[in-house]
Amino acid sequence: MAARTLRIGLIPGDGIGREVIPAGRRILESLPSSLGLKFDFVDLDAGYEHFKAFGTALPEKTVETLQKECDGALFGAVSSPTNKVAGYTSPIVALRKRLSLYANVRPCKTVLSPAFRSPSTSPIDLVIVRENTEDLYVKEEKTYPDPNGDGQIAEAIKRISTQASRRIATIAGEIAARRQKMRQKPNGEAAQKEAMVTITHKSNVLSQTDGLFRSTAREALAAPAFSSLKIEEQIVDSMVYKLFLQPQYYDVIVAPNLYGDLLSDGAAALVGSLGLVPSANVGEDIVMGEPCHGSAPDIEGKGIANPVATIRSVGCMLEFLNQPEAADVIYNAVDEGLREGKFISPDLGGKASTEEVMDDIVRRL
Ligand SMILES: NC(=O)C1=CN([C@@H]2O[C@H](COP(=O)(O)OP(=O)(O)OC[C@H]3O[C@@H](n4cnc5c(N)ncnc54)[C@H](O)[C@@H]3O)[C@@H](O)[C@H]2O)C=CC1
Ligand SMILES: O=C(O)CCCC(=O)C(=O)O
Repeated sequence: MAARTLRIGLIPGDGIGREVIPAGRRILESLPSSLGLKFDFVDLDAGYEHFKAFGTALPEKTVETLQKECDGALFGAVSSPTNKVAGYTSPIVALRKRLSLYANVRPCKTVLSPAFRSPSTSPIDLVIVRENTEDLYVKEEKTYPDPNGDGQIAEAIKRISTQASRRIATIAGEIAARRQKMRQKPNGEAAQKEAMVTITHKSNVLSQTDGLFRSTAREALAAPAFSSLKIEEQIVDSMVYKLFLQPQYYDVIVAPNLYGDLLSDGAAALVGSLGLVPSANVGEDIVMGEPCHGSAPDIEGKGIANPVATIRSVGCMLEFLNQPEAADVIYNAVDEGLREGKFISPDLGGKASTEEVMDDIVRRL
């Protein structure tokens, strides 16, 4: 059988993005040939450093190459400034919109290992499915003088549409149904964990925006295709409470953009480190793997960034490019490495460098 070649755009960005994306590439290059996959790579620019050097954080060439040439992509991280900088806008937020990457799928899973402790001692296995194109991330903000006194007023639009809410709820349902099937025991016994989608929102306060998200998601998940799933909903503040107390309860969580972002960093703490949690930005035309973490300026240049989130993001990218077997090879190699615990990075209490963790996983592929 002729090998299939997938073209992958590599966008390291800033900070530790430049340290972890090479690990992602190396994993793809090291996959067993029996999988029948080959990869070619195209290096692409984006980020705050690029903005400072050339005046643009997301060159058109990057967007066009991804649109016209690539099957998949890996994005590292960018160092967006926290103050307003004229002409700068976050390239990752822009890419998600420009490429219509409508879903950000963030699996969060514990690997129990004697080599490191995660705050939660019983296994967590949940997926946060985050709407990726709207909500407050439309970034329509304005500032104007306060007519009633000193100072200014700043406003931001929170936009929620039926179409995006339906699409994200549908993919959340599909993911939950797929996980249910995978958990089914061969003897037909029901799996222990209930297959479930939890819709999260704040429609007790934001009855129009989050209200639309909630009712649309409810309607989409009432489809016959999802009849074997339990569908429930939870207000986002109490969801944070329950997620921290009883994370094992959750299966698939579907959320508007900002809540999904916040919940996934919280879930990352529960499984041990942001350096462990991957994501796939999923669209119709391209899938972009991306670790959930940022550019981590506090550890940049030290060679100690945990590459696992990026390596698992390679798995997520392949999963949504319909290569589940290749994805499993990666997930299993990572889990085995963590379980054995010989090469554990400092964020998990170990001493291994980015390269040592990567080499250990490559050996296991
Ligand atoms: N998708 C993206 O490109 C994102 C970019 N950012 C940007 O990143 C910059 C820094 O943001 P922070 O709030 O500090 O968040 P961060 O995610 O970069 O770091 C938070 C903490 O987690 C640690 N950490 C993150 N990834 C790690 C890894 N792979 N291995 C070991 N430790 C890791 C960091 O050292 C830090 O202590 C900001 O400029 C922000 O705009 C933040 C989040 C996402
Ligand atoms: O810092 C940036 O440029 C964007 C950070 C993006 C992010 O945190 C998210 O996934 O919502």
